[in-house]
Amino acid sequence: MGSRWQMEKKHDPYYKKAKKEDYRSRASYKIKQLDKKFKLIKEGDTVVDLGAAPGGWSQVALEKVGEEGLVIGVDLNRIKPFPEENFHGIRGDFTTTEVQEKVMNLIGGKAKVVISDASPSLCGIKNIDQLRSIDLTNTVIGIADNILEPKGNLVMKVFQGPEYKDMLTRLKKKYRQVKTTKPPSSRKKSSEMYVVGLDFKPKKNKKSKD
Ligand SMILES: C[S@@+](CC[C@H](N)C(=O)[O-])C[C@H]1O[C@@H](n2cnc3c(N)ncnc32)[C@H](O)[C@@H]1O
Repeated sequence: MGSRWQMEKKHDPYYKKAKKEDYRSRASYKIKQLDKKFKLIKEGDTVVDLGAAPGGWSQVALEKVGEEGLVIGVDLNRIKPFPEENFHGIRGDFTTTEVQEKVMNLIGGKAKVVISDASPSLCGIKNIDQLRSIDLTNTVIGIADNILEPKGNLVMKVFQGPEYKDMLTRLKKKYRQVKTTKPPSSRKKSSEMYVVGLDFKPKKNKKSKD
Protein backbone atom coordinates (compact mmCIF):
# COMPACT_ATOMS: atom_id res chain seq x y z
CA MET A 1 0.00 0.00 0.00
CA GLY A 2 1.27 3.52 -0.84
CA SER A 3 1.94 6.32 1.63
CA ARG A 4 -0.82 8.77 2.52
CA TRP A 5 0.77 11.40 0.22
CA GLN A 6 0.94 8.83 -2.60
CA MET A 7 -2.78 8.19 -2.13
CA GLU A 8 -3.62 11.90 -1.85
CA LYS A 9 -1.66 12.92 -4.91
CA LYS A 10 -3.64 10.51 -7.10
CA HIS A 11 -6.66 12.70 -6.41
CA ASP A 12 -4.84 16.05 -6.49
CA PRO A 13 -6.03 18.03 -9.55
CA TYR A 14 -2.76 20.00 -9.85
CA TYR A 15 -0.65 16.86 -9.65
CA LYS A 16 -2.73 15.33 -12.46
CA LYS A 17 -2.61 18.55 -14.48
CA ALA A 18 1.19 18.74 -14.12
CA LYS A 19 1.53 15.15 -15.36
CA LYS A 20 -0.76 15.83 -18.30
CA GLU A 21 0.82 19.15 -19.28
CA ASP A 22 4.38 17.90 -18.75
CA TYR A 23 5.38 20.15 -15.87
CA ARG A 24 8.02 18.94 -13.48
CA SER A 25 5.94 19.65 -10.40
CA ARG A 26 2.48 20.70 -9.30
CA ALA A 27 4.25 23.78 -7.88
CA SER A 28 4.49 25.10 -11.47
CA TYR A 29 0.87 26.20 -11.10
CA LYS A 30 1.74 28.29 -8.03
CA ILE A 31 4.19 30.46 -9.96
CA LYS A 32 1.82 30.56 -12.93
CA GLN A 33 -0.97 31.83 -10.70
CA LEU A 34 1.32 34.29 -8.90
CA ASP A 35 2.68 35.58 -12.20
CA LYS A 36 -0.81 35.98 -13.67
CA LYS A 37 -1.87 38.03 -10.66
CA PHE A 38 1.23 40.20 -10.23
CA LYS A 39 2.90 40.25 -13.68
CA LEU A 40 6.25 39.28 -12.18
CA ILE A 41 8.21 37.91 -15.15
CA LYS A 42 8.51 39.44 -18.63
CA GLU A 43 10.10 38.38 -21.89
CA GLY A 44 13.87 38.88 -21.84
CA ASP A 45 14.14 38.97 -18.03
CA THR A 46 16.92 37.39 -15.99
CA VAL A 47 15.32 35.23 -13.28
CA VAL A 48 17.05 33.60 -10.31
CA ASP A 49 15.15 30.65 -8.81
CA LEU A 50 16.35 29.79 -5.28
CA GLY A 51 15.36 26.27 -4.18
CA ALA A 52 14.48 25.22 -7.71
CA ALA A 53 14.48 21.40 -7.84
CA PRO A 54 12.93 19.53 -9.54
CA GLY A 55 12.48 22.61 -11.74
CA GLY A 56 8.75 23.35 -11.99
CA TRP A 57 9.16 27.10 -11.31
CA SER A 58 12.22 27.39 -13.57
CA GLN A 59 10.25 25.68 -16.34
CA VAL A 60 7.52 28.34 -16.12
CA ALA A 61 10.15 31.10 -15.89
CA LEU A 62 11.80 29.77 -19.08
CA GLU A 63 8.45 29.94 -20.89
CA LYS A 64 7.95 33.51 -19.75
CA VAL A 65 11.44 34.92 -20.47
CA GLY A 66 11.73 33.31 -23.92
CA GLU A 67 14.99 32.92 -25.82
CA GLU A 68 16.31 36.35 -24.92
CA GLY A 69 16.02 35.82 -21.17
CA LEU A 70 18.07 33.84 -18.68
CA VAL A 71 17.04 31.53 -15.84
CA ILE A 72 19.37 30.37 -13.08
CA GLY A 73 18.11 27.61 -10.79
CA VAL A 74 19.85 26.76 -7.51
CA ASP A 75 19.17 23.76 -5.33
CA LEU A 76 20.82 21.37 -2.90
CA ASN A 77 19.48 18.63 -5.16
CA ARG A 78 20.34 18.11 -8.80
CA ILE A 79 18.09 19.89 -11.25
CA LYS A 80 17.73 17.80 -14.40
CA PRO A 81 18.92 19.97 -17.29
CA PHE A 82 16.40 21.65 -19.60
CA PRO A 83 16.81 21.59 -23.39
CA GLU A 84 16.93 25.41 -23.36
CA GLU A 85 20.46 26.80 -23.42
CA ASN A 86 19.45 29.85 -21.41
CA PHE A 87 18.99 27.78 -18.24
CA HIS A 88 21.85 27.22 -15.81
CA GLY A 89 21.46 24.93 -12.84
CA ILE A 90 23.69 25.22 -9.80
CA ARG A 91 23.79 22.37 -7.31
CA GLY A 92 24.60 23.83 -3.91
CA ASP A 93 23.47 25.71 -0.83
CA PHE A 94 22.37 29.25 -1.69
CA THR A 95 23.05 30.41 1.86
CA THR A 96 26.81 30.10 1.15
CA THR A 97 28.97 32.88 -0.30
CA GLU A 98 30.46 30.43 -2.80
CA VAL A 99 27.08 29.65 -4.39
CA GLN A 100 25.98 33.30 -4.27
CA GLU A 101 29.16 34.27 -6.14
CA LYS A 102 28.43 31.62 -8.79
CA VAL A 103 24.96 33.13 -9.27
CA MET A 104 26.43 36.65 -9.55
CA ASN A 105 28.94 35.51 -12.16
CA LEU A 106 26.28 33.81 -14.26
CA ILE A 107 23.93 36.78 -14.26
CA GLY A 108 26.70 39.33 -14.69
CA GLY A 109 25.63 41.21 -11.56
CA LYS A 110 21.91 41.89 -11.74
CA ALA A 111 18.60 40.04 -12.11
CA LYS A 112 15.13 41.34 -12.85
CA VAL A 113 13.30 38.75 -10.76
CA VAL A 114 14.15 36.54 -7.77
CA ILE A 115 11.75 33.67 -7.13
CA SER A 116 12.06 31.28 -4.21
CA ASP A 117 9.93 28.31 -3.25
CA ALA A 118 12.65 27.04 -0.91
CA SER A 119 11.59 25.13 2.18
CA PRO A 120 14.04 24.32 4.96
CA SER A 121 14.41 20.69 5.93
CA LEU A 122 12.08 20.32 8.89
CA CYS A 123 12.86 18.34 12.04
CA GLY A 124 9.37 18.48 13.55
CA ILE A 125 10.38 20.64 16.56
CA LYS A 126 8.30 23.78 16.09
CA ASN A 127 10.75 26.37 17.48
CA ILE A 128 13.71 24.99 15.53
CA ASP A 129 11.70 24.71 12.32
CA GLN A 130 10.49 28.29 12.70
CA LEU A 131 14.07 29.54 13.16
CA ARG A 132 15.27 27.59 10.11
CA SER A 133 12.46 29.04 8.08
CA ILE A 134 13.21 32.61 9.23
CA ASP A 135 16.92 32.16 8.43
CA LEU A 136 16.13 30.93 4.92
CA THR A 137 13.68 33.78 4.31
CA ASN A 138 16.23 36.34 5.51
CA THR A 139 18.87 34.84 3.21
CA VAL A 140 16.52 35.11 0.21
CA ILE A 141 15.76 38.75 1.09
CA GLY A 142 19.52 39.44 1.42
CA ILE A 143 20.32 37.83 -1.95
CA ALA A 144 17.54 39.86 -3.60
CA ASP A 145 19.01 43.04 -1.99
CA ASN A 146 22.34 42.28 -3.66
CA ILE A 147 21.26 41.16 -7.10
CA LEU A 148 17.94 42.80 -7.99
CA GLU A 149 17.86 45.61 -10.50
CA PRO A 150 15.97 48.74 -9.54
CA LYS A 151 12.22 48.01 -10.07
CA GLY A 152 12.90 44.27 -9.90
CA ASN A 153 10.47 41.79 -8.35
CA LEU A 154 10.72 39.17 -5.62
CA VAL A 155 8.40 36.29 -4.79
CA MET A 156 9.16 33.88 -1.98
CA LYS A 157 7.50 31.21 0.08
CA VAL A 158 7.27 31.91 3.79
CA PHE A 159 5.84 30.04 6.73
CA GLN A 160 3.97 32.29 9.11
CA GLY A 161 5.74 32.50 12.45
CA PRO A 162 6.62 35.01 15.14
CA GLU A 163 8.80 37.20 12.88
CA TYR A 164 6.38 37.30 9.96
CA LYS A 165 5.05 40.82 10.63
CA ASP A 166 8.55 42.28 11.18
CA MET A 167 9.71 40.71 7.93
CA LEU A 168 6.82 42.35 6.04
CA THR A 169 7.62 45.73 7.63
CA ARG A 170 11.25 45.42 6.51
CA LEU A 171 10.22 44.44 2.99
CA LYS A 172 7.91 47.46 2.72
CA LYS A 173 10.99 49.68 3.04
CA LYS A 174 12.66 47.90 0.12
CA TYR A 175 9.77 47.43 -2.34
CA ARG A 176 7.15 49.93 -3.50
CA GLN A 177 4.46 47.27 -3.13
CA VAL A 178 4.41 44.23 -0.87
CA LYS A 179 1.59 41.68 -1.10
CA THR A 180 0.92 38.42 0.66
CA THR A 181 -1.09 35.74 -1.03
CA LYS A 182 -1.87 32.04 -1.15
CA PRO A 183 -2.40 30.86 -4.70
CA PRO A 184 -5.31 28.42 -5.28
CA SER A 185 -2.84 25.59 -5.99
CA SER A 186 -1.26 25.94 -2.51
CA ARG A 187 -2.83 23.31 -0.27
CA LYS A 188 -5.25 24.85 2.24
CA LYS A 189 -3.83 22.82 5.12
CA SER A 190 -0.28 24.07 4.43
CA SER A 191 0.80 27.11 6.48
CA GLU A 192 2.85 28.37 3.54
CA MET A 193 2.19 31.85 2.21
CA TYR A 194 3.78 33.68 -0.69
CA VAL A 195 5.17 37.16 -0.26
CA VAL A 196 5.53 39.32 -3.33
CA GLY A 197 7.71 42.44 -3.45
CA LEU A 198 7.18 44.59 -6.52
CA ASP A 199 9.32 47.46 -7.76
CA PHE A 200 12.53 47.09 -5.75
CA LYS A 201 14.08 50.32 -4.45
CA PRO A 202 17.81 49.67 -3.99
CA LYS A 203 19.50 51.47 -1.11
CA LYS A 204 21.39 54.49 -2.34
CA ASN A 205 25.10 54.31 -1.57
CA LYS A 206 26.09 57.08 0.84
CA LYS A 207 28.66 59.35 -0.81
CA SER A 208 31.99 59.14 0.95
CA LYS A 209 33.22 62.46 2.34
CA ASP A 210 36.78 62.11 1.17
C1 LIG B 1 9.30 22.83 -2.59
S1 LIG B 1 10.86 22.50 -3.29
C2 LIG B 1 10.89 23.57 -4.70
C3 LIG B 1 9.99 23.13 -5.82
C4 LIG B 1 10.20 23.93 -7.08
N1 LIG B 1 9.71 25.30 -6.93
C5 LIG B 1 9.50 23.32 -8.27
O1 LIG B 1 8.53 23.91 -8.75
O2 LIG B 1 9.95 22.27 -8.75
C6 LIG B 1 11.95 23.32 -2.18
C7 LIG B 1 13.41 23.16 -2.54
O3 LIG B 1 14.19 24.05 -1.75
C8 LIG B 1 15.49 23.48 -1.69
N2 LIG B 1 16.33 24.16 -0.68
C9 LIG B 1 16.04 24.36 0.63
N3 LIG B 1 17.07 25.01 1.24
C10 LIG B 1 18.01 25.23 0.28
C11 LIG B 1 19.30 25.86 0.28
N4 LIG B 1 19.81 26.38 1.41
N5 LIG B 1 20.01 25.91 -0.86
C12 LIG B 1 19.49 25.35 -2.01
N6 LIG B 1 18.27 24.76 -2.08
C13 LIG B 1 17.54 24.69 -0.94
C14 LIG B 1 15.21 22.02 -1.38
O4 LIG B 1 16.31 21.20 -1.70
C15 LIG B 1 13.98 21.76 -2.27
O5 LIG B 1 14.34 21.13 -3.47
